[in-house]
Amino acid sequence: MNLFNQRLAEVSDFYQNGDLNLGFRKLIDSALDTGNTEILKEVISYTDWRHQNPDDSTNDVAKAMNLLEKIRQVGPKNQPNSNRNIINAKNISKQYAKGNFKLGPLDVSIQPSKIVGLVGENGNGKTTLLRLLAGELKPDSGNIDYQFRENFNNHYDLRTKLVYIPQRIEVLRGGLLDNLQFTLTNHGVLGEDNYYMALTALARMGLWQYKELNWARLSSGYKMRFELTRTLLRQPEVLLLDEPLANLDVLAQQVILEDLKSLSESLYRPFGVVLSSQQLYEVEKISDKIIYLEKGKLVNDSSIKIDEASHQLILELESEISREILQEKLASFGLEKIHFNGGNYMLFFNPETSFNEVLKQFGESDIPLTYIRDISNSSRRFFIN
Ligand SMILES: Nc1ncnc2c1ncn2[C@@H]1O[C@H](COP(=O)(O)OP(=O)(O)OP(=O)(O)O)[C@@H](O)[C@H]1O
Repeated sequence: MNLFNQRLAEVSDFYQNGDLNLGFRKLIDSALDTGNTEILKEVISYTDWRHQNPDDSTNDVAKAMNLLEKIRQVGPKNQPNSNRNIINAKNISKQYAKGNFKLGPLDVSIQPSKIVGLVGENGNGKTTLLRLLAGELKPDSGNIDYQFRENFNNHYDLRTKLVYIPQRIEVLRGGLLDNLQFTLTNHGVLGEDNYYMALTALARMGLWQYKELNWARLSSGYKMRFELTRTLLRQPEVLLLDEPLANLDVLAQQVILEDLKSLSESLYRPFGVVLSSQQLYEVEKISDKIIYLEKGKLVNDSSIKIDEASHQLILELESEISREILQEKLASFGLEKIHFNGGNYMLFFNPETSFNEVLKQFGESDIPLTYIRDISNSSRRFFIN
């Protein structure tokens, strides 16, 4: 089964299993992969119906299945080659005129459909790196090569293909739908395509009910969501996001990350993402690669690959039990070191110990646990204090 049909089958499963809202978002992603305005019109009328009939799940599923079949018949618009570096930065470094801070030298590469998480404590160079990749700052040394689908001719082109959303977003006037239509017009999307594209974007990003609302009345979390929506209409090849999760509640963080993952994997217009965040676990879950910066350098020479096995078992846990008892109960399980930061313990074991063995011992010794996590492969292990 090809990827397009595989995704349609997933959407169908979500609907059949009652995950209607997730199914709805993924259905729109598949509709967008067709690049077909007639399909978008159907999406709009289905969205409208859904909002007027929020409790009619039986007909919701039936309508979705009907639309899925039409999407399947139209098929994906094209499947571009995803095996290239859109950005390839080699040996780049940057120092500001004032102060001692120096970023790099370091290498970074970004591919379509891939997410790079940029983590590190405040002031360690995340924003500087994003601004270098965005072409806002010039590196003191090294090279940044861009390889877009089409060649770019000037700085404006570059800024269209490479969108940088800073921590403080631009203030907009007017309503949401009007703003999106304006963005699309600026990018040459006119007539009914413009209208249906703008509406589909609002439906996809969960902003349908606010389409006539004035931007100023959105909450700060929704403003970030809307900024992302507006950005996506510019059909970027790379999105560079500085702390996009900062004003969002936990649930909204998960939704936006899941959206980024799914949208970046578009068959028609895949894009790469670099996002900086303090939300380690959430970001690691969706990232293909993590860059951990400390004092402007990559830690442990590492672009940490998420799937790379670490040699040592490291656990983070919260328990009311004392360090001494933990030590005693786990001594025979290769416990090498305990670190306590006032809230959580971090336990470092030798490479032979498995998580399941330790969990079993916790159970058998009746050790009270409110939280435990295996962080052997997480950059959390570098944030010791
Ligand atoms: N224009 C500037 N001139 C001088 N120093 C700067 C300038 N911009 C940033 N810095 C310094 O460079 C260092 C790295 O800053 P940067 O904003 O890249 O870090 P960050 O990891 O994004 O931090 P945060 O999460 O707090 O934004 C800091 O010490 C900061 O004070």
